[in-house]
Amino acid sequence: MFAVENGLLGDPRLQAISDAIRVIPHFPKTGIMFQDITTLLLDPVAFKHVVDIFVDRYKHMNISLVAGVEARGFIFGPPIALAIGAKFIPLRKPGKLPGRVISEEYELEYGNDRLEMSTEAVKSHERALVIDDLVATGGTLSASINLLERAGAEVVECACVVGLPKFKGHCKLKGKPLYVLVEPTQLDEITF
Ligand SMILES: O=P(O)(O)OC[C@H]1O[C@H](OP(=O)(O)OP(=O)(O)O)[C@H](O)[C@@H]1O
Ligand SMILES: Nc1ncnc2[nH]cnc12
Repeated sequence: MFAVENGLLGDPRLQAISDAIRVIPHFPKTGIMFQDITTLLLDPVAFKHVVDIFVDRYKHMNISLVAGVEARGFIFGPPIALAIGAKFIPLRKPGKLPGRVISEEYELEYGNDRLEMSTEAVKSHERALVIDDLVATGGTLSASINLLERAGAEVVECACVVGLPKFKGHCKLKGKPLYVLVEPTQLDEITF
């Protein structure tokens, strides 16, 4: 794990979080170093560190809406939303949400996809936080910001457990702040 500029330099919780994330080479495609957060979920201490750090950061920021990106943002978003007293809104892959939805297409490290959001979920001028497990190219977060802004929300920040700095995802976020807990070591970022 590299030091990330997140105000937590020297915090031992970051090492515990980093140690709990498994790296799988060549998944789901050759050349991808897959950051597997399912092993973090097996470690309740490290999992709780993640939730605690985000809750401490966001509890006094007057956030009324936490949006989580399918699928792995559904794991971290709800406990954070509950703890800070905000509603949780799922941003879903195409065709999963009933009722009126808006959608945004985006590019990924390994393909294209689309995200959808219920229009009735958001009130105008709500202060929103976007949560996902990982940011790579920033395509997913960028689509999430667009959905929320189209519905009238103000996106305060995007937060992810893992950042892959080589993809420069923060550049796609329309100037919105990106808060990341850990970044992989150089060894973990070697592609084959
Ligand atoms: O910054 P980006 O390049 O947009 O990539 C990040 C996204 O990729 C992964 O999800 P994926 O699309 O693989 O979907 P999944 O969670 O359903 O597996 C990850 O959970 C993020 O949502
Ligand atoms: N390297 C990676 N590991 C896990 N999830 C990802 N999503 C995009 N790139 C990823």
